[in-house]
Amino acid sequence: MCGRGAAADRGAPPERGVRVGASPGTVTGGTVRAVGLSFGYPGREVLSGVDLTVGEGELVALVGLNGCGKSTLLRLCAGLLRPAAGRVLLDGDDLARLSRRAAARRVALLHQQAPSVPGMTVRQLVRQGRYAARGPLGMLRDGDDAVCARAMADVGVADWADRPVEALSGGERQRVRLAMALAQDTGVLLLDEPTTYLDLRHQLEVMQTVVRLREERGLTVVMVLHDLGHAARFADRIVALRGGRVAADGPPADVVTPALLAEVLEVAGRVGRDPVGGWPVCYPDHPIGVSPDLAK
Ligand SMILES: Nc1ncnc2c1ncn2[C@@H]1O[C@H](COP(=O)(O)OP(=O)(O)OP(=O)(O)O)[C@@H](O)[C@H]1O
Repeated sequence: MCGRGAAADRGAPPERGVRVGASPGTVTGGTVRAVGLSFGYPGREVLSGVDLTVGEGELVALVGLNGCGKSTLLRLCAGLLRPAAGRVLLDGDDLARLSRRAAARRVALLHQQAPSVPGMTVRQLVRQGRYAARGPLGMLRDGDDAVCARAMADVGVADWADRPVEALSGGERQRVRLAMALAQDTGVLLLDEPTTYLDLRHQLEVMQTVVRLREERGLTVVMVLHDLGHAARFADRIVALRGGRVAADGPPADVVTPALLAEVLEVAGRVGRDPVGGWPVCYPDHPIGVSPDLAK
């Protein structure tokens, strides 16, 4: 099921997880391993001894209640936060030993919110994704424009290239931010709620794009999703966080159960199977602790 990438079929062997020295657009996925990861903000412990392994070309969905630490875990895996204990390994290399730029050549993070300067166009914002690949004087290199154009085309925003980002709707901006992350051209993509703000059509388009990129380029993807339906349908594995720890980790068919709904997501509900695709489908009934009558 894990795509190993058409890049491998196009001639030159792709450089795993890192683009340095490789032509833009030839990168393929890498592995991510969190070992005994703990982290807290001042006065608040968030993650405690989290172990997570994501194999090359795997698509993992991260689920859990608001505030359980999903974004924090992605930020740790991108090297934007330093763990209090434990390590993150990218293809076996300790992230703590990599510079921010070196890490950004291997891992791209789609933030829940990305900054945009007033007046900045879509093309200019997407080009920001190339910052880690720039030359010594901060100049874009040959091929960078092509990578940006491909990233915009991948998520269907190429027609907006000259529009100011601030003039876009929330959903349109979300897709532009995804293009910016793709423009980083890394083997590992960390996507924090990539379908937020999107209508159903565009949610499905983004999910299918991610699956396609995984299949075609062998990208490794970890995505935070609140929509358990998307997680169950599209992910190879679902990892559920609860109380700062991994509460469940496995294929959707094993993980998506009434017990997961109750114990991790605090919802009473039932789980069936999609009659066509066979993936698990949730039927949430009511929040745990709230009378079913009040929840109607
Ligand atoms: N910069 C910060 N300073 C202090 N506390 C923070 C900071 N960022 C996050 N937190 C707290 O850390 C906890 C975990 O936050 P995080 O954003 O990782 O949760 P999450 O699982 O991604 O939540 P959501 O589903 O709401 O996006 C929350 O309680 C949050 O309030």
